[in-house]
Amino acid sequence: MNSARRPLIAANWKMNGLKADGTALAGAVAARAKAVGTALAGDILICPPATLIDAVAEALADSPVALGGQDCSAEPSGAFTGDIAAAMLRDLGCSTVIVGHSERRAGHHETDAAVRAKATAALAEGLTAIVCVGETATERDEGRALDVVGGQVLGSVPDGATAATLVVAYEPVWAIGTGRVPTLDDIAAMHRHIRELLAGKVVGGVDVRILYGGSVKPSNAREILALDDVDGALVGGASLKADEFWAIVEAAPRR
Ligand SMILES: O=C(CO)COP(=O)(O)O
Repeated sequence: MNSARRPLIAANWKMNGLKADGTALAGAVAARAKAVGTALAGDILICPPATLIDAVAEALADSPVALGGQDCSAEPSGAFTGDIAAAMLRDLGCSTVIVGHSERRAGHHETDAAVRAKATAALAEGLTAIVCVGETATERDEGRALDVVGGQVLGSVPDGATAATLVVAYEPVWAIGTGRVPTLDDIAAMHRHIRELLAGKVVGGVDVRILYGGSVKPSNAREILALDDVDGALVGGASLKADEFWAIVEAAPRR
């Protein structure tokens, strides 16, 4: 296993949390990470809602836990009411931003081209982009999952990305928040497919970290994270409880 692919366990809090509970949750994760220190098997990232980034940054100070946004604009600045520029995230201490989450692709009509533009804007500001891809239940039932996700990867990943600046998250839409997960064989096959595509698309693509997301919890994390081409997890619901999130962090193998 290549050491460039150090496991990454990322929390996507989505639209959850007010100042008091958000800072308490971040503080609890930071305290555990500090206690383990350099013995941590992987990297840890928290992506709170934009309103909490500043407060969470304070709670994570002096800890090894990194901070990220959940979305950014493709534009650098200007008349885009309600949007947040990549530079603004960086200004608050973010190292990373999630782009193209299926909830934004579906709810905000984000196309592959729009996602690629956002990822490009993130890279231009020195942020790492976590580009999300994933098929719907219908697409999987019709036997099109590999093709659909492959198309999203090729359409959403900027050409200028590298293994240092890009992470891809495979999140089957039907597994998000449902308690359903693909079989280990299906996860392995999809991650292998994504890695092959990345190898042909970006510099050092074979070393890009590919996360699995969708109903990851303490009870299934260890077997998913043990798969060869799975380099970490993007965790929604279970990331809102410090104990559960930490159990997933501890399930990451040392590579
Ligand atoms: O969408 C997800 C992370 O981005 C996954 O959400 P759940 O872990 O709640 O299924």
